[in-house]
Amino acid sequence: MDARIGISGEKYGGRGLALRPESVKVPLWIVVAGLLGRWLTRSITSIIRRPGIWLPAVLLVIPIRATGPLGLFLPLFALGSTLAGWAKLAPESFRRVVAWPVRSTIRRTFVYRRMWQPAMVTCGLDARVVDQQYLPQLGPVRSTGNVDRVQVRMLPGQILEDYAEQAERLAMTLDAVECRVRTGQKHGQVELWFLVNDPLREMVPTFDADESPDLEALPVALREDAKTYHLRLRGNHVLVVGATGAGKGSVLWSLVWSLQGALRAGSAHLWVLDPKGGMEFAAGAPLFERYCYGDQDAEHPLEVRSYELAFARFLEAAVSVMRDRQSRLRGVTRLHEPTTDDPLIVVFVDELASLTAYVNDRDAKARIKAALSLLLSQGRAVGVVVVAALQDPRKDVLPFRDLFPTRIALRLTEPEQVDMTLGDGARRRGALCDRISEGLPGIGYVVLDGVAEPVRVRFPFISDDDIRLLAGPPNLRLIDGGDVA
Ligand SMILES: Nc1ncnc2c1ncn2[C@@H]1O[C@H](COP(=O)(O)OP(=O)(O)OP(=O)(O)O)[C@@H](O)[C@H]1O
Repeated sequence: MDARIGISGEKYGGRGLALRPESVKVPLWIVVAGLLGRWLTRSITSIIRRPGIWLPAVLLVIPIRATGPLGLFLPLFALGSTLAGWAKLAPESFRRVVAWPVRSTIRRTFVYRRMWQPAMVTCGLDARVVDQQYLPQLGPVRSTGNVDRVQVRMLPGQILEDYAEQAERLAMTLDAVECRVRTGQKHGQVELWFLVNDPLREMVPTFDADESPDLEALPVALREDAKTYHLRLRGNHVLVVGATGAGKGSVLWSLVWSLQGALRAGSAHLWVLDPKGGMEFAAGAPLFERYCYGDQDAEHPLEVRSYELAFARFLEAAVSVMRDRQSRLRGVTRLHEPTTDDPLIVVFVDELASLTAYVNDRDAKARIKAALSLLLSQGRAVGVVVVAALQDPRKDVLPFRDLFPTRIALRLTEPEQVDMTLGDGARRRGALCDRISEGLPGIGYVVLDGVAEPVRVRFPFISDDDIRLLAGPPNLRLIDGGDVA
């Protein structure tokens, strides 16, 4: 018999494909044994992966065989009650073991398998060799409530960018809100994330703040696949970019929120530079070790130079802590370990452009630039980290962009600003910051460690009441009659 061995992809109709020009002669019994072996392996893998589907099916078949269809009622009832009880008492494990695998199978069969050929053809992802049509091979589907993660084996000659360019069409054809294209688990594969329901449309509640938080994994936002996004603060600098009203404040405050245990314990100190006259951070002032908002010189109230110099002095003070630690830690450790005696210093800067582009005084500008460059290039290792927010990511406004290892891009006004913030190719890989609706502040894209494609997240909104609660009781003043004001 003349059988051709497939290497990748799927001929329309579901059989293996042959894209190799040469044929290999294989005896019939080897082909039959191979097919049987493949069927057996797939069945066993499926049983192991989806016990939630197979176990109940087996439990139902046994009584039918023993007593006929009437014997079904009792086990069905028992099964239904067990599943209902499980869902109520341990919803998390029920979702993982039963609901999501069932949903994955249903979605794979009735959505992706059914629509695969039209989707591939209309998006131009199929191939024609002579008069045969070949499709990328649809692999396993892993579905959660909001996202279907679809493994796809690409056709020879295809690359991830081919799929990324078609992401919008794929989402439209397969009836999803959005589609993101990610590197697959194996060579030659891509993973398509179809967002079916957007969990980020709802406001995100604040996360439980740990009394001794992990400074390398602070829970700060919800990812669109319903997982928590953890931000590394120790040994890092963070840049947050977003148009006005995009929710930069909520990113900065979410960070303060998850850091509160360390702030109370004294293992982290916040130094806050609020160049917009204290508009963003004043409510949290009791939490800060140092706070500078550019207050005016009492004798010369219109003199901008005085507060620009105050910004320079503030940053120089952080540089001096950094220098001091460098002398102490040289040859001892390569990464500072925060303690209450030697805390992590987190320098918050609310509008970075106020320090780089919009400063008038030449002397102040040069000093600010020198101090920022030093902090960003040498501060991480000795526990002086910078978290800065910015509205406009143009290169002339931010010469320091590449010194921030973590960058978060919220809503931006122009597509070009996405790559300026997150790095070249970020928008092509799915960070559509310019498409984020104005009605959804706090949504943005982050690049995770080791993952090439940006992930969409939403930060919780920390209200003024939350901030007051966080900062502790206000300074109460006794007035006549023993009341407080
Ligand atoms: N995470 C969020 N969830 C829901 N609503 C939010 C969120 N963040 C901000 N908002 C809403 O959007 C408004 C603007 O947010 P915010 O002041 O943080 O934006 P911003 O980017 O700092 O703007 P600006 O640069 O003008 O200061 C807030 O007053 C709040 O009503």
